[in-house]
Amino acid sequence: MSIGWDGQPYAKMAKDWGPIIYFRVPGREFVFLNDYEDAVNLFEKRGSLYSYRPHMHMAHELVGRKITVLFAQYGDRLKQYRRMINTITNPRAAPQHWPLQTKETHKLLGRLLESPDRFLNHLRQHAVATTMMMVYGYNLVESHDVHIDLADKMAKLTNIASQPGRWLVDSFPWMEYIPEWIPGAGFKRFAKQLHSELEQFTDAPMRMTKERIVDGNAEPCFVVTQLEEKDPVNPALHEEYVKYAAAGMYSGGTDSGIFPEVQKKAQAELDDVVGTDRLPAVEDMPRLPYIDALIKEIHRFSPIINLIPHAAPVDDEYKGYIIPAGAAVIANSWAFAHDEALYPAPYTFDPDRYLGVRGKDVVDPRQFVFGLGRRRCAGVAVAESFSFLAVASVLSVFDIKKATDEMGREITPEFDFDDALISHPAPFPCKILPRSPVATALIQRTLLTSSE
Ligand code: HEM
Repeated sequence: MSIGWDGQPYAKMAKDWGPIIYFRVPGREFVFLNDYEDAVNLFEKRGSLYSYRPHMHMAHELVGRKITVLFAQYGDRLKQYRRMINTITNPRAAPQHWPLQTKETHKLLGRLLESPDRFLNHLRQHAVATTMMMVYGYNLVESHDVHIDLADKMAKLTNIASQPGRWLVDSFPWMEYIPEWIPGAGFKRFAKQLHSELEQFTDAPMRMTKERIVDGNAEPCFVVTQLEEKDPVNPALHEEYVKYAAAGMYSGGTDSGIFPEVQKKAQAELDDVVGTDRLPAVEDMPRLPYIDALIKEIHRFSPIINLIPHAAPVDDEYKGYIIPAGAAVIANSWAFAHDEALYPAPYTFDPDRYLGVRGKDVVDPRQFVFGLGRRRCAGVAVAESFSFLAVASVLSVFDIKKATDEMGREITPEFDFDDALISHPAPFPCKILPRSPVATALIQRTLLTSSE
């Protein structure tokens, strides 16, 4: 049995069976939490317990992922990774990335103007370019840069290695010791291949930055600052820690609608607050409550990361149940995001639900779409300014419209996201048109000034 990454089926089951669902496959146990309050009670209130990852023999041991940030068990190594990452992502340090994020957003607008049909590629390139610069000081200029593929490949391989129920060796770890030539041991050769490809992914950008440091032409970035650290906590392992902390951000940061009424309201607010002779800046954020509500609703409507498992090292009693030690305990953010009790009419895209009197007690979906407790996303502050700039800037100068078919009829896209650890929208047609000649001129002028 293979367990999918999409939270929706478990949310449906919870309607019949109750909010806490337990599954067992030989050697592995899963507990799905479909109620936000249960997730807060376990992951936050009992955070010291639920900050581990369930042991996945294939991913952790055979593919060697146990020393990566995402898969590491809670302990000194993980704390050191998170401390390092925090030096550039904590809310006080995050503004240092605003100029980079702004510049990259302007480049995105230029690309959308030039080739609007390739918008999914442009969005992907935008995320990878911004993260590569922040972490490795690497300037990604081409749309076919090898690092874009590398990030995609990394995400795919990680999905394969960690998919629950896919690998018998996860249920029967002794299978690790069966010789490779025995029929049925193909998983061992496959694991070796995944191991070496994933290591390559982790090594390549780090090596590049180190070479630049030697050549004296490295750009300021996370890796350079960390390698210059005079007094590291653990000198023997310092470089290895930097390498994996950097790769953690690389994979975290690179993976991250068409509602005409919503667009109009957002554009009216932007025109009113920012005007039409400049592009939005991060400093405008507090004065743009509708854009903030729109971003919350985007996160809620289709959370991109649904089911990252936590685990506790000992049995735990909760609401009369025993949650077994080592079981994969999963906070189903899709279920919270579509819970009628938290968000009435959950299938309606409605940013106004967060505003005014109606929005007074509504849970901000960002409280759970970035995870809960001590393993909560390490890049929240960086992700927030990044998303704000992208949404506000694109809407200030472009209209996004439904594509039309050969008969001129509008095509309504299906909301189709792939079933992966981190979901991406499936390709869908749409038209991205400059809002006016003034908007086109504004993009071109901004690009000229920023390249001077
Ligand atoms: C919209 C953008 C993003 C979303 C929705 C998101 C969401 C998440 C989620 C749900 C987790 C798992 C939390 C858990 O285990 O409970 C996570 C982990 C993580 N994220 Fe993000 N993330 C985003 C952007 C970023 C960025 C920009 C960075 C880096 C600069 C980043 C770095 C990380 C790292 C390092 C982890 C692993 C933390 C750990 O296992 O201790 N993320 N993220």
